[in-house]
Amino acid sequence: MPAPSVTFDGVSKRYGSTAAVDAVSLTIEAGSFVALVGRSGSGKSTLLKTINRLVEPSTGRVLIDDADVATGPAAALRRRIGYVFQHIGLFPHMSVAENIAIGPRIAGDAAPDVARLLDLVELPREVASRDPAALSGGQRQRVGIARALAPGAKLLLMDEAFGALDPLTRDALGRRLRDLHDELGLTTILVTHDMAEALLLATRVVVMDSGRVVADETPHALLAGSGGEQAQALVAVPREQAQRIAAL
Ligand SMILES: Nc1ncnc2c1ncn2[C@@H]1O[C@H](COP(=O)(O)OP(=O)(O)OP(=O)(O)O)[C@@H](O)[C@H]1O
Repeated sequence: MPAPSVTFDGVSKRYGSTAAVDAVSLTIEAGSFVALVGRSGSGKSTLLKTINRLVEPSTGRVLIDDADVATGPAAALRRRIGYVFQHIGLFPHMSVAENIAIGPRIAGDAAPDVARLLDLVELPREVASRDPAALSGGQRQRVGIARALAPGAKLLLMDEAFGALDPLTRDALGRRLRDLHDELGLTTILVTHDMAEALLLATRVVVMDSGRVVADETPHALLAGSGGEQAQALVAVPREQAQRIAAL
């Protein structure tokens, strides 16, 4: 199964008088790694969730390849989409292996190769029999990624999935995610607050502000000064931090 493209076609989501997402039209090419960045409340998570229908747009359509996600049951759609969020919510009464296999089990599909999935996320195979409570936060997020990939999903949505991790673990897991993206030939969409993470991992960085897309650039173009004022304000943060550290 090849990685799919994702198209937002005039997508808006209103909550009362708030436009969480405001007329977004954007195509994410098959096989790309896109970071969605922007201030808190800019609409990143809401836009991401229109893909797997955790949020239904007020207007507009979302297409995976050429198919409208609104067609057919949401459960069938979600089985084809890996989704990892900050507090991943592993089932506490199930072992790591059972957690990883839950998607295919519910769907009545063949059991996934748990050992291979643990290898992919660089967890020792012996954690398969453990309870989630006996794992660190970083290990739990790795299990979350393994669970998201278990049904063979080629589209991976990551919503601040590394938000609660220490910087070293976050960096290691980010690199592993990028390698997995390349090895498995995925389309990956990563919501992050961290512009440095976006620049280092993504092939394309989409900047949101007040529900709108205000920049859509490659990391190189952003670093060369493209993307406008809001994008450059975000790029300035890690750049100035690096300069201040170098000057210590
Ligand atoms: N279920 C909801 N009901 C009402 N308002 C909502 C709901 N979900 C989101 N919003 C509002 O929509 C706007 C966008 O929220 P969203 O969570 O998409 O932003 P975000 O960029 O992902 O923020 P953060 O980085 O803090 O997670 C915010 O003003 C938020 O308060």
